[in-house]
Amino acid sequence: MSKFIVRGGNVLTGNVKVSGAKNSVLPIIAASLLGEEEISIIRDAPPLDDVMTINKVLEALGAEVSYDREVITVNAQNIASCEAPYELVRKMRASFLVMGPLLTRKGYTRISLPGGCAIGTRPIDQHLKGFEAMGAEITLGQGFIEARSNGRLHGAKIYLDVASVGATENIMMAATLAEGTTVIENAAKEPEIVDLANYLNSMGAVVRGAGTGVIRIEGVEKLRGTDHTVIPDRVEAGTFMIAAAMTGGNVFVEGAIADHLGPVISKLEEMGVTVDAQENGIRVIADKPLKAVDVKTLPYPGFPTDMQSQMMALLLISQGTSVVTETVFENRFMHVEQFQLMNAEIKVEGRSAIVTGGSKLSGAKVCATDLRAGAALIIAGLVAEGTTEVSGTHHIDRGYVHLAEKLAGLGADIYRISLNEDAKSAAAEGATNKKVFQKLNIQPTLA
Ligand SMILES: CC(=O)N[C@H]1[C@@H](OP(=O)(O)OP(=O)(O)OC[C@H]2O[C@@H](n3ccc(=O)[nH]c3=O)[C@H](O)[C@@H]2O)O[C@H](CO)[C@@H](O)[C@@H]1O
Ligand SMILES: C=C(OP(=O)(O)O)C(=O)O
Repeated sequence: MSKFIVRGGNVLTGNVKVSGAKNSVLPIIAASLLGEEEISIIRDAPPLDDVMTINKVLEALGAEVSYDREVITVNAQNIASCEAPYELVRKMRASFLVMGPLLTRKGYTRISLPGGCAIGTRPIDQHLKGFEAMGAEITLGQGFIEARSNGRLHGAKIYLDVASVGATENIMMAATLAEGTTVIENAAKEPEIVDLANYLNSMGAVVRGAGTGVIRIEGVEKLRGTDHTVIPDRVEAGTFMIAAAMTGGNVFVEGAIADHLGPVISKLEEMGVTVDAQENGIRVIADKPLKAVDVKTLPYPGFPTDMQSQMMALLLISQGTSVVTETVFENRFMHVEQFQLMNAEIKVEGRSAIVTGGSKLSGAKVCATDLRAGAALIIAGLVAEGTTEVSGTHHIDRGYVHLAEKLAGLGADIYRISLNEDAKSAAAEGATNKKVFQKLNIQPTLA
């Protein structure tokens, strides 16, 4: 058990480096299962809990996986099992992405229904619809999904009812070894889809049109391992940009790609933040009062749902009223209650949240209800009066590398504590966490 302790009031300045993208590296690691020959080397793989989890899934399937200084090596020449263990899949939704590669390479797979952040029901019907169109037989029962094909999958034309990122990735991977051509219509266009397509092509696949609404995949007989560097994490980059804006700071977000962050940059500019896109990163300068803006989440290239809660934190201190509309996930306002504990004025009406700006945020004990909500609460804590304690850190560890250290490097007053049993009972007696550590003479553990 651990917590982030944030004391508000410091202005962020300096340089922060973005890590590799979680949402790219996870499908890419899954895709490495397609490499029947040679090993795969995946660079800039962030040391996140989700990455460790999917690595364990691959090991359980019989692949040899090593992780050293942000480089993952996968030898998937021998796949001994086609069943992803329940304990791992329930921890992380992206584990379900091994289904496409296993089905197309081995003709069979059995996977439990995926878990992950509780931001909506998150069905997988579009993944399954795609596999079925390619000739797979799907059986559901007792929390498991079985997919089998009689011989190779075959190419098909698949129209996705929603432009699902995961379904596009899973079907794209399955199609690489199918017989003939697969066309995915209403495909997701996220930069992570393009990164996966580039990885697959470098393994010997033939994928065209990734990044547009129509992706065409010509099936090939075999794929081999390759050497690939993952793109920078646009959500992590956007989180630092908002943190900088929140504190009236001046921060260079090294590695951030402006092309991937169009709507976030536009909204920041509308609010009065100066955003300077440079060749190797983005500088954010906030030296004026912030104006309220309305935000609506949409699939890429719309405003990302993964940036909604961080943006809401920023709107809390803007001047005026904003409407934040979440159209991607039906239950992604859980952070609102936590913000309210910090004195925020927000009212949820259906899929919109009406945010009254100008709140004087005050520090509070809050809980990360999902990954991005955790980051948003920390950002709010950066300007709140007094101390904010953010628990539920396991969510944050799924997607942010050394968040406390990176923010502290920019001047934030933030650290992370691990509470052992003694500390917990002392905390219950009313001591602050900091005092507990002084009393026990333990150094707080940074993220
Ligand atoms: C590991 C990863 O890359 N995660 C990202 C991915 O999640 P993920 O791939 O799970 O998100 P999807 O794009 O699939 O989901 C978008 C919407 O489509 C719906 N849907 C999805 C699949 C399906 O078969 N049927 C269906 O109805 C979902 O319930 C949701 O409402 O994209 C999301 C949307 O940008 C991001 O928030 C996540 O960070
Ligand atoms: C919702 C997210 O991730 P996942 O799809 O892995 O739950 C996220 O990254 O914000």
